[in-house]
Amino acid sequence: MDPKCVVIFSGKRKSGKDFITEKLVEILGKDNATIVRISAPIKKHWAELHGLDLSQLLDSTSYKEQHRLAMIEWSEQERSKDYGVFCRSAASVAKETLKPVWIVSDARRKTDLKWFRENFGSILKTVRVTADDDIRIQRGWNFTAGVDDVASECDLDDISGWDWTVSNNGKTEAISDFLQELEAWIKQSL
Ligand SMILES: Nc1ncnc2c1ncn2[C@@H]1O[C@H](COP(=O)(O)OP(=O)(O)OP(=O)(O)O)[C@@H](O)[C@H]1O
Repeated sequence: MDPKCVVIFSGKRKSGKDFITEKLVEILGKDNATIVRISAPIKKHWAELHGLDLSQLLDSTSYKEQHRLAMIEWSEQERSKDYGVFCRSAASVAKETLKPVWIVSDARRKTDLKWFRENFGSILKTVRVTADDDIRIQRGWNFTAGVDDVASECDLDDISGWDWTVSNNGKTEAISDFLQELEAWIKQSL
């Protein structure tokens, strides 16, 4: 089933994308909304290729960090052949869920935005999550060369015109205003 609305999130590591998108699903209800992860097909393929535990690659453990660099390099090669390869794959899994609201939690590339705009542009909103570096450090981030200074982390830094930009430094009030606005937009599109 095609979605009725799609909200695509981006933000640096430990800015709080998972935290906010999971909150949003809680608010909307699991029957209505699904989280779409563009990185899921990358991790699935990587796990199969190397005999790794997929569930550990999907969550926020240090295991994921151990494999992040190699996955970035491999996915880069695949994306250069077909920029929509992972978006298309993630969207086809989302279609199977039959949920009307898709919350894409991990846009990292201009081509991710391009693919979702081309396919769902009339029902799409975009969100950039930001957090100060000291807050990200408190949440477990440490600068890693080859990860934090490459396109997968920086490609969307110079994009403006997000429908919402959310400062997620732990001030729950700022997030709750944003969540209410987004919830209102989602409900009117259902
Ligand atoms: N507003 C918040 N209040 C409390 N805790 C938060 C908030 N935002 C994020 N966190 C916590 O900070 C940590 C990192 O957040 P999260 O995993 O959502 O970041 P992320 O942007 O998805 O990171 P990554 O790109 O590395 O997956 C988590 O433990 C999360 O629970």
